[in-house]
Amino acid sequence: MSGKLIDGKAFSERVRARVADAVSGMASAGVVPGLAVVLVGEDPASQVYVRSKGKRTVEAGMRSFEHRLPATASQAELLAMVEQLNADPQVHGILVQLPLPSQIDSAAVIGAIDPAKDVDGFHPVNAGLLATGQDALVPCTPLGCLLLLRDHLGDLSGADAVVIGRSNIVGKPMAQLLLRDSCTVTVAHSRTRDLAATVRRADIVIAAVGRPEMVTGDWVRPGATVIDVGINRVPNPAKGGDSTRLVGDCDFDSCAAVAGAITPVPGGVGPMTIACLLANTAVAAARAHGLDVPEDLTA
Ligand SMILES: NC(=O)C1=CN([C@@H]2O[C@H](COP(=O)(O)OP(=O)(O)OC[C@H]3O[C@@H](n4cnc5c(N)ncnc54)[C@H](OP(=O)(O)O)[C@@H]3O)[C@@H](O)[C@H]2O)C=CC1
Ligand SMILES: Nc1nc(=O)c2c([nH]1)NC[C@@H]1CN(c3ccc(C(=O)N[C@@H](CCC(=O)O)C(=O)O)cc3)C=[N+]21
Repeated sequence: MSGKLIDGKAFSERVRARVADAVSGMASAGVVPGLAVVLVGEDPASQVYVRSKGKRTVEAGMRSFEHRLPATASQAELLAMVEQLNADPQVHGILVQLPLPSQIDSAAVIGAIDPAKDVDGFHPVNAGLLATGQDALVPCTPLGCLLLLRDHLGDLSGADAVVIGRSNIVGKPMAQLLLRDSCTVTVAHSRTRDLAATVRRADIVIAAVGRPEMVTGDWVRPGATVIDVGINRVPNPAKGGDSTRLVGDCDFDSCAAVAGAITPVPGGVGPMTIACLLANTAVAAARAHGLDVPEDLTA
């Protein structure tokens, strides 16, 4: 591999250490940040993910609350739970795990979360604040990508950035953050006419597509920085049976051969997402109690 590996796991440990520091500083004011995670249904991948969030939350000195509803839960039941968490003074951050079962309107649920507790940064108020350059709770995955980019490249201003994907949770907020850091931003999606040629212009490529190993090395401009957001579980015939492995949206080997630097999957953006979730929870708790918000926890 010619490209340098961007170690998201190592960087996320540093972010979590900063969060733990901030949390211990808040203890003297009698504040213990609390994060509530709501899981509807029994998707095994989501369960693993929710458990690891809970563990990291406690490690950082915060309170973790887990709430489970059956896959058959109604929208009214979930909204009632959100209302209860909005009103709970021990809860500073609320995360409702997505995707939700089809009988539930996710926009209605996200819109019911108190924006001050919306540590996912998905509420329209937080999206609007980000888009207008104001203080906001910023979505964790794009924030994690931004921190990795700044750590690797320093000042991003003037860089040509191509974001592949335009979801509300990754692509769009990622584009906003890159724009705020003065990149020239292109947002590509399934209707983009010549995706390979578009990506080839980029100094920075963010792949958030959900298609295993779609971006190949021949799409990447030599020396570009590649951030692979994709988390795709695919069969692993090498191991046989029903075994699976995780791959990103980039074909790692061919991209790494051309890129200046690249994030691996696993061990890249995923761990940063969790670290940023903890950072957002500490920030939300500090704001809720009128404490100084540690500067090293916001972007
Ligand atoms: N590491 C982490 O912490 C996280 C990882 N993820 C992962 O990131 C990936 C993206 O997630 P998310 O944004 O939620 O996904 P969505 O499915 O919501 O969005 C995917 C986007 O990719 C675009 N797209 C799909 N196919 C193509 C194609 N062939 N060519 C170009 N664009 C295409 C879609 O375009 P269109 O809008 O036109 O349909 C859409 O904008 C997934 O692998 C997910 O698992 C997600 C969240 C956190
Ligand atoms: N409301 C909400 N907010 C989210 O932020 C959210 C969500 N719903 N739904 C699902 C996606 C996905 N997501 C991941 C976060 C971390 C890893 C992660 O830590 N991955 C490890 C590997 C984990 C493994 O081995 O399975 C890694 O990449 O190294 C993965 C995926 C957050 N999401």
